[in-house]
Amino acid sequence: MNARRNLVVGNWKLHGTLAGNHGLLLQLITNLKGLNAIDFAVCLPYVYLFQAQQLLAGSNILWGSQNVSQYDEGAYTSCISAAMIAEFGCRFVILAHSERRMLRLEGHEVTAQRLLRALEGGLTPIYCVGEAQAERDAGIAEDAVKKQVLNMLHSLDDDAFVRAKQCNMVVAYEPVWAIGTGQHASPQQAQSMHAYIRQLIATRDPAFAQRVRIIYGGSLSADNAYAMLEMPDIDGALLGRSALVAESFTEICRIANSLALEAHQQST
Ligand SMILES: O=C[C@H](O)COP(=O)(O)O
Repeated sequence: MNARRNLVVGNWKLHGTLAGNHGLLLQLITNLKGLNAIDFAVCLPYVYLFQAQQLLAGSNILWGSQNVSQYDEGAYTSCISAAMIAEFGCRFVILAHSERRMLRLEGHEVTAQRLLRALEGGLTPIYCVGEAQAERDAGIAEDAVKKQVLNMLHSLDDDAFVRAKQCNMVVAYEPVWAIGTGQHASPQQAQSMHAYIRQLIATRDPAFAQRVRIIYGGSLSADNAYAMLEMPDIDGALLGRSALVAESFTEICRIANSLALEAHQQST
């Protein structure tokens, strides 16, 4: 653990019903009350953002969307703009998730435009990077991640970079082979990649690199959360399946919160 304020985010992906969300969110509000050493958020399908706003406003749980359009307005059927998302009180937006990249729905250029729109709209991007299994097997995991991080950094001009720093943009390391497979990266593998991503960000801004939150996603569960989150460069988690069960999400948040309290005590 480290001095950065850790962040646990649930990415609900294509899950939810009005009734089910209601129960889950109320349970999370109760369970997470009083855990104040870290930040928590849920990123829901667009159609549930209003419900999240109604239920979560006033709680210590933030919320966000799972994507945003590269367009502000116009004849773009089905697109949702940053301004629309912001109207529902969202803090976060997940960008560049591998499930979007793999389905070939978004390449680098589109993602770069979405990143700019999110920042202009006052949202905090959670920008995902991560290598595929074949890239890890070929020993080029770092190269693959480097390309994605540098693409992200290059897509930010100076004004956008200032916005990214002001809103505390988040980076998520999600090895593609670990997502939804039950096979998480080892704490050492993840730590090493997080430290590497931090180094890459330092090439643009060493001070921001020290404070940017780099969170881990990929089969993180209550069973492996302690080992992952105690690593010095892992600043929280992006959860898929574990975010859909109140007990799992709560347990991971409790682990992160107590690690943060321990780190705070050690530093004082
Ligand atoms: O955005 C979340 C990740 O894709 C992780 O999903 P998972 O926890 O189900 O492996």
